[in-house]
Amino acid sequence: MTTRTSSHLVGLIGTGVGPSLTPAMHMAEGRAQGLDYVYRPIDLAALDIAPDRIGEVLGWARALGFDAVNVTHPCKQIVLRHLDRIDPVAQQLGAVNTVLFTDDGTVGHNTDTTGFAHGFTEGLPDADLDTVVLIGAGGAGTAVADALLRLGCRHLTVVDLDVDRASSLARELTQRHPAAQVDASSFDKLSVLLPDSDGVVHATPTGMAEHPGVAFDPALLHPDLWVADIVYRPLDTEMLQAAHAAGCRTLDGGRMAVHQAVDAFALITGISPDADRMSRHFRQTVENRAR
Ligand SMILES: NC(=O)c1ccc[n+]([C@@H]2O[C@H](COP(=O)([O-])OP(=O)(O)OC[C@H]3O[C@@H](n4cnc5c(N)ncnc54)[C@H](O)[C@@H]3O)[C@@H](O)[C@H]2O)c1
Ligand SMILES: O=C(O)[C@]1(O)C[C@@H](O)[C@@H](O)[C@H](O)C1
Repeated sequence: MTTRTSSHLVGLIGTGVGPSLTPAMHMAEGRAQGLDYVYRPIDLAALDIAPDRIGEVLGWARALGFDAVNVTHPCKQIVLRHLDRIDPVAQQLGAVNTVLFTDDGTVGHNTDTTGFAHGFTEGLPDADLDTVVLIGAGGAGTAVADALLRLGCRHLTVVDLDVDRASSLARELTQRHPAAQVDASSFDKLSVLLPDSDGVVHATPTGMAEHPGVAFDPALLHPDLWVADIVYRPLDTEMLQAAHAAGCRTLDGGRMAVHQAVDAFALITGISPDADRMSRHFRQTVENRAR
């Protein structure tokens, strides 16, 4: 990879992005790399700009000298139609969270899905992926599902309170990954599914500080199951505590949060960042904010 410029102006566009930990994580790594790196949240709600004006916002960002932006809720899908080129992984997923402003136009990538994959292989190396249950079929769950299937998951079952949503994601995943078996199921089937699964990934908001609890009965956890959470505020969710107590190998949501930033930083600067340093920065910030 080659560095595109030595100074970088980056933004995070979405609603409610003020408290995001991603800008500080990028800037700390930029400083550590000796770069002149500025990353600012651009909160569409605070600016009273409707999310469907994302195309205009991208045009303004480019004209104002931004080199790249992360794009987040609720613009990850609608941004696609405003881009000149889209990386094949993001195109397949139908969602973009990183836009580079290049001399050849705007280019979209998805580092949520690559970030989950990198965090997963780093945090749960050699985890068996034959039979996996995904709980939560929203935007983040979709990025996780594609990552698991790219990593070689052979049988994925998607569970969501909204059964139609789970079924429609399972259908889309089957089209995108025809070699795998993907189906949808309901919460009441978890007592049958989890005893025979290799792993479970939780991707609903349950367990966040503002939505405490565990999305399913933790008595279903068993030591042969690896357990991944993508919730990262807090990092040690009630589900992960129950998984530790049950003897499971676990992966916390910080891995995905850090690696989406690691992958975006690499795309933006052309420099491979120090993932461990970014992880330490992220975890320290999460701890400080919890105090
Ligand atoms: N680690 C990371 O980098 C990262 C990135 C994005 C999101 N997240 C986490 O993932 C969570 C989900 O984000 P999203 O963007 O997919 O949200 P979303 O609103 O798009 O989807 C959430 C899904 O969970 C389902 N759901 C809600 N409560 C449920 C419950 N109790 N049981 C089962 N299903 C339930 C909803 O029906 C919905 O389909 C966030 O709240 C956040 O904690 C983490
Ligand atoms: O940390 C955040 O606030 C993010 O918005 C989380 C997720 O949506 C990522 O795709 C963004 O790059 C950053």
